[in-house]
Amino acid sequence: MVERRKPISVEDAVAKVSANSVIKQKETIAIEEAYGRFLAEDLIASHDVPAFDRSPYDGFAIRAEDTSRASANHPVCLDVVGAIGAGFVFEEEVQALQAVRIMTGAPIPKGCNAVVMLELTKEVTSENGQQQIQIKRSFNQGDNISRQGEDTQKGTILVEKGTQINPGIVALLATFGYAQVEVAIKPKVGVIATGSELLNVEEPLAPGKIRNSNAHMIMAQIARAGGEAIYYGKLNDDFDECLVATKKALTEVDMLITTGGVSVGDFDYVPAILNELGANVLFNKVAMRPGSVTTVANLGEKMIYGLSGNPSACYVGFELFVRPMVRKSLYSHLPHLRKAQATLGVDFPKPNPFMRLVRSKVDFIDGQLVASPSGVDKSGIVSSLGGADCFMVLPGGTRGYEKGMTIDVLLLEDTQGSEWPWSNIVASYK
Ligand SMILES: Nc1nc2c(c(=O)[nH]1)N[C@H]1C(S)=C(S)[C@@H](COP(=O)(O)OP(=O)(O)OC[C@H]3O[C@@H](n4cnc5c(N)ncnc54)[C@H](O)[C@@H]3O)O[C@H]1N2
Ligand code: MOO
Ligand SMILES: [Mg+2]
Repeated sequence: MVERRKPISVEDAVAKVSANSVIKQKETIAIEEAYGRFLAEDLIASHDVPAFDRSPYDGFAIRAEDTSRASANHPVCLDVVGAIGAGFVFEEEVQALQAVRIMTGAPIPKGCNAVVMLELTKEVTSENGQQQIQIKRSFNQGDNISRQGEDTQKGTILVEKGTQINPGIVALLATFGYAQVEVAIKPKVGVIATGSELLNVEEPLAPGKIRNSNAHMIMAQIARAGGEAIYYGKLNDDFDECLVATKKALTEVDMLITTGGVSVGDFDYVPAILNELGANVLFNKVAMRPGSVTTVANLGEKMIYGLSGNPSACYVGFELFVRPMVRKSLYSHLPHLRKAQATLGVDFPKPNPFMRLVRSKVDFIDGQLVASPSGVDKSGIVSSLGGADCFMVLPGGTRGYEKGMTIDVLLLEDTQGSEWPWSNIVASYK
């Protein structure tokens, strides 16, 4: 008698997975290695920026009060008593009717309180050989000065821990002197592909055989999520072989993914292996297409994911159930895929009682996000994955969907993430 499995909703399945804790650990790395990693500490401004009042222009630092009567007909004449470029300090205090030639980024000399751009001055030499400038309008105190702290004040939390480090965050790390950065250690995620039909990538096709694409796909998904993939190879559909490899992997990784062998077929050994290991199965059927056979268990602190062998089902299972746990161990508060509303770009007539996660591509058309399938929507299909940058989320129902309907999409290439995208999924309306 074939086992009858009871499907649970996608929302409940993700919730059951998310209720598990993950191990979070940090390490210190050089700033040069920081891009793409996840901050393990808040990034705090260690000083004001700018750290001193500075000139935003090439010009002359002046005392605004000296220009109060300046006009086109009666320009004011100031003595130029020095010149500084960025990186240098004018040490003396500037006196009445004096100016200092100053370049962008240089600190405002003591006594000065405004800057006049070079273009608004006329340089002259007085009869006694003194360099002077003429100014034809008045200036106010503070004109053209970048104030200390106007960018950021000391102590401000600039980036929260758990954020993926982008080039702008690298700039902040450098600005505040973080030559070393505290980042989350990448969780080690083991990958085992099961299937006697599987060939290595470099092997030629043979009758009944296919190349193992899932393992490579998942390793790339692990890297995209921020984890470290550890590959344990492809195994035959053999209970003992798979059990030994699974036990070994579990001593070495933080979480383990298997692909294939998770359904009810004669050679689908993953359920029996989970049983033999004494793992606690959270669910073995999800009301979704593809990936309905996705099985998730925990054993002590470790998650074990039995993802489907069908490539599209495997891909979706990873993004829904593995990615959030990888992100959680990277200190993320937003571990799930980010949700957005889009317009359905084509008719999608196939009804299904289960929620569909359709591999799709988003586009901007007339200022609107429009999503269309990136290929054929079957779980054994691999070709639709290459063009996919989102999943359309089509709730289960008896009717199909029409072009122009408003739908939810989950974005695959977004770096921000989402807290909990599963409430209030739009029941697609027009
Ligand atoms: N009687 C039933 N049969 C099936 C059911 C069911 O409920 N009752 N569910 C179907 C669904 S839905 C799916 S999804 C698949 C899941 O199968 P498994 O997870 O057990 O995977 P396999 O049987 O090992 O393989 C399925 C398919 O995928 C190919 N495959 C496997 N590994 C890889 C890999 N590493 N790279 C690329 N392709 C892979 C494999 O050759 C098969 O074609 O079960 C349905 N059946
Ligand atoms: O789990 Mo299967 O992928 O629903 O087709
Ligand atoms: Mg099977």
